[in-house]
Amino acid sequence: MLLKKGDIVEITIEKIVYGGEGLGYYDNFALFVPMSVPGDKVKIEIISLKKTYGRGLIVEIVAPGEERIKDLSKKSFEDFQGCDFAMLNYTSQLKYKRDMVEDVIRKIGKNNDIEVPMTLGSEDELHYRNKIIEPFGYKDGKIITGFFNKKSHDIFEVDENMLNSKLGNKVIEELKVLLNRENIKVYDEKAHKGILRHIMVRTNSFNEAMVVLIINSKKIDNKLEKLLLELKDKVKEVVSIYVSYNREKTNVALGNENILLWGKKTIKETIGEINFNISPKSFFQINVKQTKELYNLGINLFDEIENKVIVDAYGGTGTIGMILAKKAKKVYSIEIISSATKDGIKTAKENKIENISFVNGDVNKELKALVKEEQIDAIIFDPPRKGIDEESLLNIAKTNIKELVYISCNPSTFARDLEILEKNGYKLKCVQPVDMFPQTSHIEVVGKFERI
Ligand SMILES: C[S@@+](CC[C@H](N)C(=O)[O-])C[C@H]1O[C@@H](n2cnc3c(N)ncnc32)[C@H](O)[C@@H]1O
Repeated sequence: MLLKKGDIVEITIEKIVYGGEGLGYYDNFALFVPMSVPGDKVKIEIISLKKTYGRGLIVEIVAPGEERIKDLSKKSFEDFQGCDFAMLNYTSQLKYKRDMVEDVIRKIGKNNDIEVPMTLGSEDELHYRNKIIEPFGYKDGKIITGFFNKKSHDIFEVDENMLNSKLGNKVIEELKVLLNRENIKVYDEKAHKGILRHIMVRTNSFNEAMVVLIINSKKIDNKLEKLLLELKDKVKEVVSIYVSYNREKTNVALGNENILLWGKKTIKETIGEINFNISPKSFFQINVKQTKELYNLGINLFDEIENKVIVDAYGGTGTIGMILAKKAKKVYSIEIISSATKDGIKTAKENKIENISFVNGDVNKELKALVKEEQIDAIIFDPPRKGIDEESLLNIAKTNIKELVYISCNPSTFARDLEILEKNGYKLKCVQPVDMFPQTSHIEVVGKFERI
């Protein structure tokens, strides 16, 4: 058997592997197939080949696996609007997410005993995103926004994005009408010319929207500014309008300079009776209803909170820290992005929370200093995808801190850090996968470590 790129072969999918792709074999040769589910009999087109495995895209579903959703007309990543788990029914999404967490805990974390319970499902399976960033492009001469097509890097548009909040979708629709009317030029990556780069919309539970137009310029001209102001008259829910200047050759969407053109500087969100301020650059969890569940889970893992001094490491706008501060003796929230720290300080003041201190800086440096200076009882970590620096973990291991709660959006770095902690005096006591991102293969996991 010698497969070539472009060949079409029929295989049966055996399982879903970490990362969310299906795996099947053709003459004992492993083939990974995005958007496939176990039991699927599919015809696939080979798109890449390595020595020991290849990858193929579905061209025909010959017979669907039991866990596939009913609509068989959808086959590709693009058909599913870039949602790489949307071909699975929701119960099965939760099951495979649990299995993936267990897999990395065993293989990377080298922990064979901890029981991994079923993933905690999200109340909203669709339209849960409160933040949207979409690139601009052209289709048939018309300005569109959407996603990058996996194969061509062209942008494709969807009618109603299934993950975005309904208000977010509405704002983008209206904005496109205005931009097309004025015929504003879309940014061309290759030539580094044109104006419109990305649109970002943040929405909240009060049905308000913050609009951030990201442009390839150092200045906004009158025509574009007037157009953005017209948007707020068209969509009454818009309460804040920013322009973000990004002249860099980069795929980071937001620029460094974010200028408020109209309305409120921040939009608010309420969690645990605390009103949080969110500005364009601040990290804020995107599925708010499920965030409340996630935070409750994490916070309830502490033996007790009263009288404890707790560090909220990778604190963002201080969400977890402030909820903890309602009960704890004292909380320190460490965060690297200064606007997020500023949002946190503002929120604490407005909510009259006085027993929280914000530290703007790198966890790797600030945590080391803090544990030397203060008697810290417990830490809650919520790092970005790359996890926690090994040096930080080793520094913690030198202290007598008894409890660590670790919230992670990347189970494989969680598992890597788990091994380091377990080799250095901590034991994983429990773990819970949480679905923050239905229809995608992303998984959040919360674990509690205790010193042994
Ligand atoms: C997953 S978010 C969690 C934020 C917050 N706990 C929440 O739930 O909203 C990770 C945060 O860590 C921050 N961050 C990333 N690297 C950091 C570092 N080395 N030191 C401090 N903060 C960092 C990011 O800016 C981001 O706000």
